Amino acid sequence: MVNWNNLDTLASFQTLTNVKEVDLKAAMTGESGADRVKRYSVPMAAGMAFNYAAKKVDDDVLEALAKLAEEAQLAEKYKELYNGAVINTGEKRLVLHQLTRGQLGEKVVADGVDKREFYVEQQKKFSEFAEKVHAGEIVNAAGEKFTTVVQIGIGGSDLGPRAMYLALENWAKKNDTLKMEAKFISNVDPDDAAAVLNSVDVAHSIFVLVSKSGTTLETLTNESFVKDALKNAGLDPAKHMIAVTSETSPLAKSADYLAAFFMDDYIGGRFSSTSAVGGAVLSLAFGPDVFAQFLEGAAEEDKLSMNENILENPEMLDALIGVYERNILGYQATAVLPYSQALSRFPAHLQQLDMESNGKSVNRFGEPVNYVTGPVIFGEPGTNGQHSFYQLLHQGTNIVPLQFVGFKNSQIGTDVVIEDSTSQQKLCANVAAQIVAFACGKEDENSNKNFEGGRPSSIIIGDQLDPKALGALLAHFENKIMFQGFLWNVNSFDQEGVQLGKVLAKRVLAHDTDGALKEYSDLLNI
Ligand SMILES: O=P(O)(O)OC[C@H]1O[C@](O)(CO)[C@@H](O)[C@@H]1O
Repeated sequence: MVNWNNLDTLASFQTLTNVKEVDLKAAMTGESGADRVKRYSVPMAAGMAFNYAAKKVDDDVLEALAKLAEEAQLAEKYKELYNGAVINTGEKRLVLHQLTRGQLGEKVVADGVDKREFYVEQQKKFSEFAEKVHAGEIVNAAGEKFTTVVQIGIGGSDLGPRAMYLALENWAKKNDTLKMEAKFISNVDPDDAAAVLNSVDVAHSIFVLVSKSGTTLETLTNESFVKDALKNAGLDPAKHMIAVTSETSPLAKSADYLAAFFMDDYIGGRFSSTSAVGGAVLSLAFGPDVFAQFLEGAAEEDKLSMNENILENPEMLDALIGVYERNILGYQATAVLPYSQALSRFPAHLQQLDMESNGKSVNRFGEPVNYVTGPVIFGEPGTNGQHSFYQLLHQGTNIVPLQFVGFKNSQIGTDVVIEDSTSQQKLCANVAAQIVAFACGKEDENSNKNFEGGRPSSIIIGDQLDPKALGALLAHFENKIMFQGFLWNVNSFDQEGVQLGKVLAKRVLAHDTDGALKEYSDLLNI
């Protein structure tokens, strides 16, 4: 029996407020720092590790966090979720994205269907479809092979799949498994669709229309945009488009597509990268085997998330430290800083994943909470970010906890030695330097050049960003966010906050406006 209580009603949370704050600068200096780097590390799937040496924790804080995890019943709540409880209370839905990559607990039957079987069946369907496209069994009207796949979708139907594609594109080229180039159209800005269409050969392109609801204005508009372009090129859109949607959406009933693959209402858009939403495009681009390795990495990480011991559960630990930083140390934001160019869109995906999930002011029963919830998430790959916003991170008035990600090896392997080091070594040297610079700072008589230090970070370190590592990385953040939602007692799986803007935009387009809305409409010439 789990109890859903607000964070501030938990005795262990009150205890945590009284635990002495760690002097990070002192802790990370000299031998003590070296010892922490060795000790404060949790193994992850795919040979990666979550290292939290540079966080403001010590054994006392960790003990208090372990008690919080226990009292908040984090492991039990995760169990409830993967065994099919109605965790998404707002929409009265189960939350089943982990089932797309493995069976963690009991069989989940919903609407008379074994849900694991349903997801596996869809995987088989889009894998077979991708193989037929690659083999030239499914071809265009002229009997020629398709060479490009273009995904049309927005939010969760774009950000995750796009970030995952970009993360593996060069790895796939290097490993000779890039089957089709992928492009993405998301914005309703006509320049997005037009630019992508100008950059592809439409006659040899398959378009994957992705919308869970089948009602998203941007996506339906871009579908028409693409259909128009296909017709103008003398092509039959029905021979170039596939759909990924939920079985209950209006798109599911349409015969306008070459094929349709399904997810369901139990997978939130932002958690859908491992469902058909990511699966169709990634299998077309890289082949089903690569997608299977990606799922394997996620499944292994999901299993680690089951661990009741926070020191063996990287997601639970990361979540607890994040809540400690947010609710006790008072930090407002978190920066995601992958030292990997391949992860260039990963921070954008995490913005949606985290902020759409935990940007809530009421608990799962609709009652206002008396504490802060999800932080502002932003980020850029290093080292680029260092030459952009790190000034504020090092010397600004806000302390922003940092989430670094780094790999020992590059994906392509082409490198150059300049002044005795390779570019990969320079990249890794920079992330090591930044962690210590943020934690330890540097004293200077000139206050303008003084670094206070005491700025916390963690790092996930892997050998190389390959499909398995990527799956594990994705699952890490999905599960971290889930655990934080449990701690804050919010429903992380709905997103009512996106509705109002959509309603008002419809009114503007229908010229049903007054007051400020009318003035802005006039200013923008609508
Ligand atoms: O896949 P759909 O239903 O088109 O939704 C796209 C995105 O729009 C949102 O509903 C937000 O407006 C996201 O939660 C979702 O990922």
